[in-house]
Amino acid sequence: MTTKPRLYYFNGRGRMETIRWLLATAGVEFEEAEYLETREQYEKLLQDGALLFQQVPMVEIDEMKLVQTRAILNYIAGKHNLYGKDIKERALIDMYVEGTMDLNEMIMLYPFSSPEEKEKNFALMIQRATNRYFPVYEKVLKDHGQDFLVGNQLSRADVQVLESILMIEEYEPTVLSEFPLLQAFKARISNLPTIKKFLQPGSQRRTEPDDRIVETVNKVLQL
Ligand SMILES: N[C@@H](CCC(=O)N[C@@H](CS)C(=O)NCC(=O)O)C(=O)O
Repeated sequence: MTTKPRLYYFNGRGRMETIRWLLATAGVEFEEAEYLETREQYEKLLQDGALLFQQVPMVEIDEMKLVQTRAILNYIAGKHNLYGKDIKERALIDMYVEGTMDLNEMIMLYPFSSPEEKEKNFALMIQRATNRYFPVYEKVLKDHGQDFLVGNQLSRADVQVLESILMIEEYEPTVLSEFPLLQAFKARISNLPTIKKFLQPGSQRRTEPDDRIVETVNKVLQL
């Protein structure tokens, strides 16, 4: 009997959200084993030896306790045919998703900025999205004229670029105005059945970060 993947993280996006995206895209049902709200919960996981590097995200899947976000994503993408058909496609996918991971790191850390740094970090995040990352994905789509970023079939690259676009748009709704192919890409990928479902209200997609989640993370991790 296969059991559902069980996720251990905060009740927020952070490093777990892309994992949720890939599972949802693959149509895999998963459960949030627990949301970390207290230091005690985190220490219990540490004492149980569940966190190899004393960090979350952690995902119980296929009788393994996986940590390290990239390792978890690689496993899910490989298992569910979201990782290209050969090593060359995989190399392209890796390059494109590493771009999204760099951008997501800025998006994830932005709510944790000090009041003095907030404005600067906001401007840098939008600037990097529009000047560094989105032009690359726009050009890829333009150059090969296909619907998906790699190999003319859905891969984690499409999913992760869509995730980044949607997160940046929450901060700056006009961010795609100079990127017509990415606008069409966003509409197309958002409309794939499993993704469409994940984007519905009430799904397992987590909401925009707020002061509450920042406070919880700081408390649990004693930052
Ligand atoms: N390289 C790790 C980094 C994980 C990480 O920094 N997790 C944070 C929460 S988002 C954490 O558990 N921090 C506690 C610590 O590092 O002691 C990954 O990608 O999973």
